[in-house]
Amino acid sequence: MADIALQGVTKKFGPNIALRDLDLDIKDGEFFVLLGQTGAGKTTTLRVIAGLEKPNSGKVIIDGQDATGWNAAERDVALVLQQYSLYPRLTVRGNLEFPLKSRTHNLTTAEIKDRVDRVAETLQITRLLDRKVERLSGGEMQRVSIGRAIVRKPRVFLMDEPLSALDANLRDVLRVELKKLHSELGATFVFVTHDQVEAMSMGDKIGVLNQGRLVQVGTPSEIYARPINTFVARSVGTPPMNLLDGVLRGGAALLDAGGFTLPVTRTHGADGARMRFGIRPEDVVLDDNGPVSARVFDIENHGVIKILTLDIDGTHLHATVSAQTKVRIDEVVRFGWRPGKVLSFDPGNGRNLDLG
Ligand SMILES: Nc1ncnc2c1ncn2[C@@H]1O[C@H](COP(=O)(O)OP(=O)(O)OP(=O)(O)O)[C@@H](O)[C@H]1O
Repeated sequence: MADIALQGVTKKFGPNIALRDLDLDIKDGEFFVLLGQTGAGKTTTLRVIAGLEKPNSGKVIIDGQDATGWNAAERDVALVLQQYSLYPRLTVRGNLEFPLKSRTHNLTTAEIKDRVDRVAETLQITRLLDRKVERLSGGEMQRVSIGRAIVRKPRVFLMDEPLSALDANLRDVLRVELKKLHSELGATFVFVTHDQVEAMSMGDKIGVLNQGRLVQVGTPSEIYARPINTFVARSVGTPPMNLLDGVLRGGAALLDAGGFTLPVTRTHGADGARMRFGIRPEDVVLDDNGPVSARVFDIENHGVIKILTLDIDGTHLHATVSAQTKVRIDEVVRFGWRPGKVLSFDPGNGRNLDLG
């Protein structure tokens, strides 16, 4: 078990700056998710923590000790990758035993068998123990990879998109199991993903990375309700938050699109200030007496909900409504929004003005 901190870490690959002055604090036992698009620097961050990449500047602190100069083995971390790094010709048992056979562990044959049996039980792969790995399905292989990481009881688990090669159903199952495993082991997990649903559903904390910079760290509900800027606001939530440009006028939002005026409760800014108003699709409310009229451009059925795309003079926004809502394409509807849920952003730098 371990706390991990990165202090001012910069990592360059030639002219490419993968990480820029990154500060990160991960608490002992936390399930920490790094969320970012491709090229954001997620894998590099994991590799720096693992000791597989040396930062150009900055420090890696593990359990309060400066670990920047330690090699990977000294850091005692386990890495689980998207591509299973297993020995295909060995059995599952052979793969699970492998990391325990090094001299550093100094375990007897009976102790090794006991550890492997326990891990297999935890991951429900006991029936697979004598099978060759090359005969397993993708989901089974990923369980074995996770087992291989757990079996040697590392201080930290680093997971690089471990579920992204699996089909959707299996991903859902393993997501729940990984969370359960985390609470059983009580170990520190650092989990990398570009999938915001995975991040929101699994993380105790989420760190949002963009172009090698850590933009915001918070609990899933903080990231969702109090995003620091429009980038973070649109990184979580499906469909993403609507952003509508307008002017703050007499404590209300005067939208550029259609010239409609809607109420807002919390805003920072002088009368007449230009703003980008943010509203989540579930906070757009269809209402025959609502202040805005729009044309229904598209309807997506998602079982219990429908996602509408509404068109106001060429500006599109999404609204999430119940499946019972009766609407037709091209119909003109009226809507309002929940005023307390409207965020206001600086239209220049995207900063959330409600956070002060
Ligand atoms: N070994 C390397 N040599 C050169 N450039 C690299 C190397 N590793 C990473 N980079 C660059 O550093 C940046 C961050 O890469 P990284 O793999 O950390 O991103 P990522 O967020 O994990 O992306 P993905 O989701 O696509 O895996 C990218 O611009 C990438 O091209």
